[in-house]
Amino acid sequence: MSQEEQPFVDARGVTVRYGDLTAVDGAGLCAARGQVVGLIGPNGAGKTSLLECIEGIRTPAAGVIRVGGFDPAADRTRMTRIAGVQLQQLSYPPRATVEEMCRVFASFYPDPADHGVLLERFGLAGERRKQAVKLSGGQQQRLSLVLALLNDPQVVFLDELTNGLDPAARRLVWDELRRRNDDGLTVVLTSHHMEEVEYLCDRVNVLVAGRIAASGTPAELIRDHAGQTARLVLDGRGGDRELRAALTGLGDGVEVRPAGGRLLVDVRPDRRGDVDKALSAADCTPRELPPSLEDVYLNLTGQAAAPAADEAENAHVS
Ligand SMILES: Nc1ncnc2c1ncn2[C@@H]1O[C@H](COP(=O)(O)OP(=O)(O)OP(=O)(O)O)[C@@H](O)[C@H]1O
Repeated sequence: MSQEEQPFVDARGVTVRYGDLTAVDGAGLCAARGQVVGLIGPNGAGKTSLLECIEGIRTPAAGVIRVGGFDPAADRTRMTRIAGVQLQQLSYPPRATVEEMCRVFASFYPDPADHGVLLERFGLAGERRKQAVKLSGGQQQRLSLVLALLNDPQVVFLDELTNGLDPAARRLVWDELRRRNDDGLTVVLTSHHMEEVEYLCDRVNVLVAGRIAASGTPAELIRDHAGQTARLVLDGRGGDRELRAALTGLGDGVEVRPAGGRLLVDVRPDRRGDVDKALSAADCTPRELPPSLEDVYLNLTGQAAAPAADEAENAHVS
């Protein structure tokens, strides 16, 4: 394999143990230079543990990890130069202002980025004199991203990137990351927001109980793992008892849930004909939700789907 084809981030066979607990069990992930790669999985699946090994801040019990061609744990100086790390929880020192935090972090690097520009980009220009601890949760989260990008990194590791951000701030962060990614930034991120992962990631790895259950592009994962169940939304029929009873009466393979003013119906492929007949008899035209990464996640993790209608729809980014 030529140098060009080597993944920029390459982690294989990583195992992490905490006492008797094997949190990561021979897992890994690869990211080519300039790719956005996601790591998803249930709470406790081992995402942060794996990420910390790739960042070089945790030593795995087994595995081979290379970032930019070198071992991130062995060469901390080089790693600090090329990588930005946004921690899941970063506690700011009391009384330090946003400006001071940026200056302190910038002093770690020989050639830091202009923090004024970064604060502007992440909507924090007006907060420079505020104490970091007094920022809102979402603002603190954005500050942690600014700090992660201060060394103008080649690769950035983002753990639960947009937790606590309002929709506008989330869009801002997505757009900024995508812009930097177009300029060649490699991104490895964990997230519990499937629409975020589907929107941002070129490749996705699904970690279940410390092992990679599947990986691929979002489209490949949806094709191979979203399952065959059709998800129908019956707008304005939430209170239609007759229709609900007719659908529920179809039994096996048809799941009906009221959600606000709507009915949500999950239909196994072999029951579709019966459902269509019932809907047609009730003069009801369903809206079919396209299969999504959320379906992949639910299938691979074995977790039951019970989202409210709004969540179910929000899971599908147009
Ligand atoms: N420092 C630690 N000491 C002991 N056990 C730990 C430690 N860190 C994590 N664990 C355990 O290892 C497992 C994996 O944790 P990890 O934080 O890597 O999962 P995660 O997928 O990032 O979870 P979440 O989505 O909740 O952030 C969990 O069972 C957790 O309790």
